[in-house]
Formats: sequence, C-alpha cells, structure tokens
Amino acid sequence: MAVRPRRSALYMPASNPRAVEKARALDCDVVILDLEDAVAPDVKADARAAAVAAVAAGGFGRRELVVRANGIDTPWGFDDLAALAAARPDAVLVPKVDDGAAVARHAAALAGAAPLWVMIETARSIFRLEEIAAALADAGPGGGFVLGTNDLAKEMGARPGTLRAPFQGMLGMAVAAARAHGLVVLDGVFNAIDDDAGFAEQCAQAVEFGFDGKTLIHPRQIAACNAAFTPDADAVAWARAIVAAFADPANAAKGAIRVEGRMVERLHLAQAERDLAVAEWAAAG
Ligand SMILES: CC(C)(COP(=O)(O)OP(=O)(O)OC[C@H]1O[C@@H](n2cnc3c(N)ncnc32)[C@H](O)[C@@H]1OP(=O)(O)O)[C@@H](O)C(=O)NCCC(=O)NCCSC(=O)C[C@H](O)C(=O)O
Ligand SMILES: [Mg+2]
Repeated sequence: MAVRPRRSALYMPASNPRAVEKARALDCDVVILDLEDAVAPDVKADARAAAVAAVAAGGFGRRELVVRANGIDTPWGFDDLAALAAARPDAVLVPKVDDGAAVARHAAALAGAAPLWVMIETARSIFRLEEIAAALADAGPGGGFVLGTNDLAKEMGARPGTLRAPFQGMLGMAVAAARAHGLVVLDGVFNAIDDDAGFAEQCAQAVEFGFDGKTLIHPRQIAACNAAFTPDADAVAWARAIVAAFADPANAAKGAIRVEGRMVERLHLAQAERDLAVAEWAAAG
C-alpha cells in the first residue's frame, strides 16, 4: 500500500517571496501557494508568475507543491489554470466549487496536467459533496477536498468556536464523500495563530474525523499539527503487534484474531499498515 502522508499543508501568498523561500525548509508535508484570497487583485498576475517560477525552480524536497488558483469565473481564473497546466505543480486547488459541473469545467481547463483539488467552502457544495467527489474521481487520479471553513462560516453566517459545532455534520460528510471516491481530504485552517491550546484541540478533532491532515496559515502551527496526525509510540506498538499477528502462519487463514485481549480483523491490518507508514514518514523527516 503506497501511503503519501499529508499531515500539514501550509498556505502562503504566492506573492510573498520570503514565505515561499522559507517553505522550502519547513517541516510541512504540503506547501500551498495561494493566488486567491491571500493575494490582492492588483498583484494577481505577479503572484501567478511567482508561483510558476517557484514550481519550475523546485527545491521543496519531499513536500508536495500545490497552487491554489482563482476560480474560473473570476477575471484571473482561466489564465491561472492555463499557466498551471503548463507549470504542472503536484496539484492545483480551486476555490468555491458548487457542484460537479464546476469541477468538470476546472478539470477541462487543466486538461489532466495535474491532479485537481477543490475547496469545499460554499453552502451549495455541502448538498452536493458526493456529486463533487464523483466528478473529481472522473477527472483523474489524485483528486482532493480541502475544507474552507472561513468561507463556509461567512456564507452561513455561522460563528464556529474551536470545536466548530455548526460544521460537525458537514465535516463528517465531507470526509465520507472523499473516502467514497478515494480522494485526499484536508481540514480547514485555524485563524488564531497564537492560541496553541485551541489549535491542538482542533487538530485532535480533525484526527478524530478522519482527515488526512489540516491546512495551516503560519509556520508556528506545523509541529503541533504533525504531532497530532502522527501515530504516537503506543499506536505504533499496537500497529506492529497487529502486523506481526497477521504475519504469523498460524493466522494465515483467519479473518479475525485475538491480539493483546482485543478482537482484530483484517480491516485493522490495513489501518495498522497505514499508521506505520505515516510514522516512518515522520521519522524520516
Ligand atoms: C497571517 C500572516 C499574514 C501573519 O503574518 P506575520 O504577522 O507577518 O507573520 P510573522 O511575523 O509571525 O512571521 C514570522 C516568520 O514566518 C514567516 N511566515 C509567516 N507566515 C508564513 C506562511 N504562511 N508561510 C511561510 N512563512 C511564513 C514570515 O515570513 C516570518 O519569517 P522571517 O522573515 O524569517 O521572520 C501570515 O502568516 C500569512 O500570510 N499566512 C498565510 C495567509 C494565507 O495564505 N491565506 C490564504 C489561505 S487561508 C484560506 O483562505 C482558507 C480558506 O479559503 C477558507 O475559506 O477557510
Ligand atoms: Mg476560502
């Protein structure tokens, strides 16, 4: 099983050369160069050129490099997608997608040059999660969902606290839709940069929901996010015990076995192998 951990995905404005340079040495798994909300209208073209140059220059090591374009219906979106189709980052993220038709239009503009990720951040998209996920799977391999909880709060008029009561059903449904179609799924950002306790609490909630990782806005958030999404020593020991038990020839023909007093099935073996792969990735970092 090939596992590509995406525990931490750090956004930065593509128009901020200092941040982009710093990202080449930060311990995040994904770097997202933003052309959308973090970039002012009068510097959109410069930011696009900077993102294309950053993709061409490389130097991001094992970090995945994703560029968030402007939506195709904005004055910049089509040119962004054309430039990114030529530049070929590891994925292109597009904002404010409402339905499967919008996914298809962005995918057509990208013409298969890079995996397509979409922001789940409009009220309409919540009622079409499965349709959007299916359209992404149709568009090609490596598709993904990224939650945009700031825009969602704005559209809904919601005031979510740290544990985001207004969103909880939607977060779970987004993860389920993504998993149903084999997509990457990343949680939204936590705006209170200096609130370490609140951030840790929200990361733990994101792990509970089954997200692959969380999107971040500041380097200060990376270490805690990686820690939350990396299996701890107990989880690693438990995963090793499961793998060892199923590797025992005495259990070769069994679907369910007893390990350290607990019932374990082969579905737990897949989870254990994933946990070990993430732990190995973290250790190699
Ligand atoms: C939020 C910020 C504007 C804060 O900036 P600032 O106060 O200037 O940061 P610091 O002084 O604390 O910075 C310390 C050093 O760290 C570097 N830095 C800061 N942020 C980043 C970053 N994101 N990536 C890389 N490096 C970063 C600074 O350059 C300093 O370095 P040094 O010079 O060596 O001291 C700022 O953090 C920021 O711009 N964050 C990202 C904003 C962004 O991209 N927003 C768009 C995505 S979020 C979103 O839209 C969510 C979604 O769509 C939704 O709807 O929810
Ligand atoms: Mg947004």
